[in-house]
Amino acid sequence: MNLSTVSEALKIILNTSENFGTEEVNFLDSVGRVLKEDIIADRDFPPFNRVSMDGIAIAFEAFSKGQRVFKIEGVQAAGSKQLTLQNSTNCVEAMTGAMLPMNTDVVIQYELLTIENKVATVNTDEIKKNKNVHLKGLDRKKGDVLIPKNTKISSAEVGVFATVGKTIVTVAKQPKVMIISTGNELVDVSENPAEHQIRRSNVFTLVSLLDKLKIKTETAHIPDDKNLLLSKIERFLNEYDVLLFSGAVSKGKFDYIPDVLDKLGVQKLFHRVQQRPGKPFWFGKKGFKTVFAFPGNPVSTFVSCLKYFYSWYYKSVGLNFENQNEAILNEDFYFKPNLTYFLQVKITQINGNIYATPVKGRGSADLVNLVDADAFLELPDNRSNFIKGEVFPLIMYR
Ligand SMILES: Nc1nc2c(c(=O)[nH]1)N[C@H]1C(S)=C(S)[C@@H](COP(=O)(O)OP(=O)(O)OC[C@H]3O[C@@H](n4cnc5c(N)ncnc54)[C@H](O)[C@@H]3O)O[C@H]1N2
Ligand code: MOO
Ligand SMILES: [Mg+2]
Repeated sequence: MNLSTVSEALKIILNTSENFGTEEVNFLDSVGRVLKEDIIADRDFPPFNRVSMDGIAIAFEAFSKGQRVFKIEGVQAAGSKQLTLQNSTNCVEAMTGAMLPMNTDVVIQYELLTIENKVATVNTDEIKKNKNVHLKGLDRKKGDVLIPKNTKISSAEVGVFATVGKTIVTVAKQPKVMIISTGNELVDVSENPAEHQIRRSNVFTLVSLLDKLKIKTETAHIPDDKNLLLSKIERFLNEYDVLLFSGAVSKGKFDYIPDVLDKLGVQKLFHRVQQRPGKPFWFGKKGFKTVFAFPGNPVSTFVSCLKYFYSWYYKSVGLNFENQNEAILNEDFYFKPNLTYFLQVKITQINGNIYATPVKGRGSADLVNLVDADAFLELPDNRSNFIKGEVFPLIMYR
């Protein structure tokens, strides 16, 4: 049998990534999307010498000559225009966030002062020039790139968009994705299954996995009927960039998907991967259209989407995903077949290390077991004994 290894399969998939272009979105709708423009500082950060403690602003020279008593000339509030210290032996009260008054170069906080009758007495000798002043341009200079393009946007980036007045940002456009389940045993979630039926669950797992990437999806269900499959999938191939299938790719009498896709002119790039779960995985292309046909067992669909679709998507939108997570195996583990094994694990973090403890399940149909685990540890093929303390790639889903 012609099996691709996990790394061969991944390489083929990454080679077929697509560019879906860019679009503009409101900055508040941008979290989770991939930025496609550099965000530039429109002014220095901070934009003026910013007072960073509430107190008095003085000329350091007066202090250095031994002066400790300062007459208060006025109050510099945050949001007020810059005041000027008129007499270099006086002071101006100055608040956090205010402009440092002209002719002053240090702020002494209220905790170190006694103030009486508009006169401040400094109760310390430990003052240095520029203390409590956040100097103009110290953080970033006007024109600096604050956020480079191809960054995944989080709340941290939203704050920076706001501070530079970027209310509309350019992000990577998302692919149009259709998620399709097949199988006569499957009924809708709202239905009561008969004894021989189950509710379709994989499509919704996939919907939510893509939702985490901020990809909106549509779903469809097609019974095990070749003609129906042919006509519906033909339409989906025309309308969508990506089709994600779950089921009907193995050896069964009703596993029609590979044959139907072939008849519709989708070129098979591989079928079957040297892995568990997910061995019957089928992948192909028709022009710019990309087809992932995941095996129907729920854990197979789940891990294959994380490992392969996510990687393909990251590459397509220009995200760097090479800084992959790793974890330390927390128990000896034995797995005989010569297959990459995606081991379900529970994660604990101790002193900055990530430990992965195997969670025993009943194989790839045991979807409830996914709830007990947090991640998959990717154990390589070609060996069977995995020793406590060894480090392996980790695919997190929490
Ligand atoms: N003779 C062989 N039989 C099987 C092999 C094999 O190599 N030789 N591989 C096994 C492996 S591994 C897997 S994984 C499954 C893959 O099956 P298919 O991709 O053909 O999927 P189905 O037959 O349609 O379904 C399998 C299983 O999954 C359930 N399923 C399917 N879709 C959904 C859904 N949307 N929600 C919930 N559950 C779903 C389905 O009811 C079946 O129980 O094949 C093995 N057999
Ligand atoms: O991929 Mo199958 O899920 O190994 O059981
Ligand atoms: Mg089957």
